[in-house]
Amino acid sequence: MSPPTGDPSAADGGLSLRDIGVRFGGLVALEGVSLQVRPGRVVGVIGPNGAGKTTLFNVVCGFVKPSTGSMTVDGRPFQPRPHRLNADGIARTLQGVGLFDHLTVVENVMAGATNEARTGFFAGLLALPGSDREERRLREFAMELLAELGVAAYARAYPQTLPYAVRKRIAVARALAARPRLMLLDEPAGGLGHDDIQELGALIRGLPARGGLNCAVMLVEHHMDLVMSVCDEINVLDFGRLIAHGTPAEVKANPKVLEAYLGADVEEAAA
Ligand SMILES: Nc1ncnc2c1ncn2[C@@H]1O[C@H](COP(=O)(O)OP(=O)(O)OP(=O)(O)O)[C@@H](O)[C@H]1O
Repeated sequence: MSPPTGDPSAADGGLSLRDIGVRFGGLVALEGVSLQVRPGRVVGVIGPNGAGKTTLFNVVCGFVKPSTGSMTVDGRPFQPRPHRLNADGIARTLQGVGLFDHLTVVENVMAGATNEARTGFFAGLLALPGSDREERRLREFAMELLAELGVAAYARAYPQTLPYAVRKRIAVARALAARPRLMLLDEPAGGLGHDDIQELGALIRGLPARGGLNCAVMLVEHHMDLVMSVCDEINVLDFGRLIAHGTPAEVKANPKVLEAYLGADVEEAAA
């Protein structure tokens, strides 16, 4: 990432959120949330049900506009627009899978490439002259990503025909096609079994180092074992507020975190 300018909270670059607040009518979904996702780090966001994790993710993606606060990327003011995230060097995977069913696996990954590369791809779809070489290059790049994620064998298949865990990997490949400097993962372990979650963990751990991009990774996730094993640091939300931040060991030992989770368990048990 490029050197920071001006904003001291963004001294190490990456994504910086300051004092983010979101209201839905009278309901305070987030209040005063500040956190950083630095290059080369995997940063978790956890919290009991309704804590505000998805809302925070949606703020960073531009799906929800915060009522207070500001964001920077590499120290520069950042106002996310969902359709421009890739161009801003940001890629995301959403809850579920979200692949295009009418495109093959490799075409799905090609569609995740940046605007520049995609121009060639869509020109290719329209059979415009001079686009063949660029489309070949993009296809090779997509195949490399599929191979890296161990799913190259499915390149010509259509997503609906494939197991859920495979589709999840394809969704990650598509996100990586944008060559992101910031990767946002929303509950990537959802719907996966134990072995697939272990493999996903290794994959997430490797994201910052791959391709020399020094990518920053923000992971919103329910699955505690995964979060604890892959994150360099963790932010804990409860009722829309940040109640703890630290290494996995620090967060695990924090009484406020235990109380937030135990309180939730007790309420669930009572219900
Ligand atoms: N579009 C919306 N309109 C009104 N209230 C909303 C909306 N989206 C979220 N909320 C409320 O905001 C609060 C935070 O919700 P959010 O989905 O961000 O929590 P979460 O931590 O992701 O929860 P979960 O773990 O259950 O997915 C909840 O009380 C939720 O009911």
